[in-house]
Amino acid sequence: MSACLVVENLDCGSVREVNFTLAVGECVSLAGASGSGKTRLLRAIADLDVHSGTVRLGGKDRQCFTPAQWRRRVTMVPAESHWWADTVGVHLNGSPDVDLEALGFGPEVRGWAVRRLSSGERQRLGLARAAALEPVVMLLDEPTANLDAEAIERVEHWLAERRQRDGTAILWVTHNAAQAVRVAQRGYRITASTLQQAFP
Ligand SMILES: Nc1ncnc2c1ncn2[C@@H]1O[C@H](COP(=O)(O)OP(=O)(O)OP(=O)(O)O)[C@@H](O)[C@H]1O
Repeated sequence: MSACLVVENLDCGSVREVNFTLAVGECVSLAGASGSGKTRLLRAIADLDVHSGTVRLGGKDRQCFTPAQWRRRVTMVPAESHWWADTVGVHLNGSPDVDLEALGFGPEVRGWAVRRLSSGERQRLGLARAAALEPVVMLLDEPTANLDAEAIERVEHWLAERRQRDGTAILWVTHNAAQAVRVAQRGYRITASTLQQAFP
């Protein structure tokens, strides 16, 4: 598999010397104790927080992109997403390609008011909104934390399809070791402020 995202010698917060690559269509999991720096690492890769080191996409340094171009390609889905417009459909970029049904929604969801969304609906629609940007890399911060078992299965399947069909690469933060092994080909853990490979 060809390298898609390359992270070299990245320092952010207390986490030091982060080095890893993500291949096209690959899913890598990220674990670590609460407060170990997982969210900050995702934010650094998405260029949302101050950091040092190098991040490249498809062989091009991040400096070759404007911040907006970068975040469109390397898209972070935070644990709690923010919504700027009142209606769900406005956030979906007019994209007919986002398979909302596979996430458990009917077409009427596009007309729903954002304020009525439950936390689990918000979380699934946050993924749909990110996917509508057609990113090269998705940085997912505990994307199934608010979901029941059936919805978790739907989301895992939906994301696996994006990897296989579109070659989207995924960095997936999860506290659930069984989920990490289920969804990812490789797993990392932040231990003592360093990134260590957990599996295979
Ligand atoms: N902007 C900031 N400035 C200084 N410290 C911060 C900042 N944002 C987060 N931190 C601290 O950095 C540490 C790592 O935070 P982070 O949110 O990355 O943890 P996490 O591993 O994602 O935790 P959790 O599993 O609880 O979500 C925490 O101690 C947090 O308080």
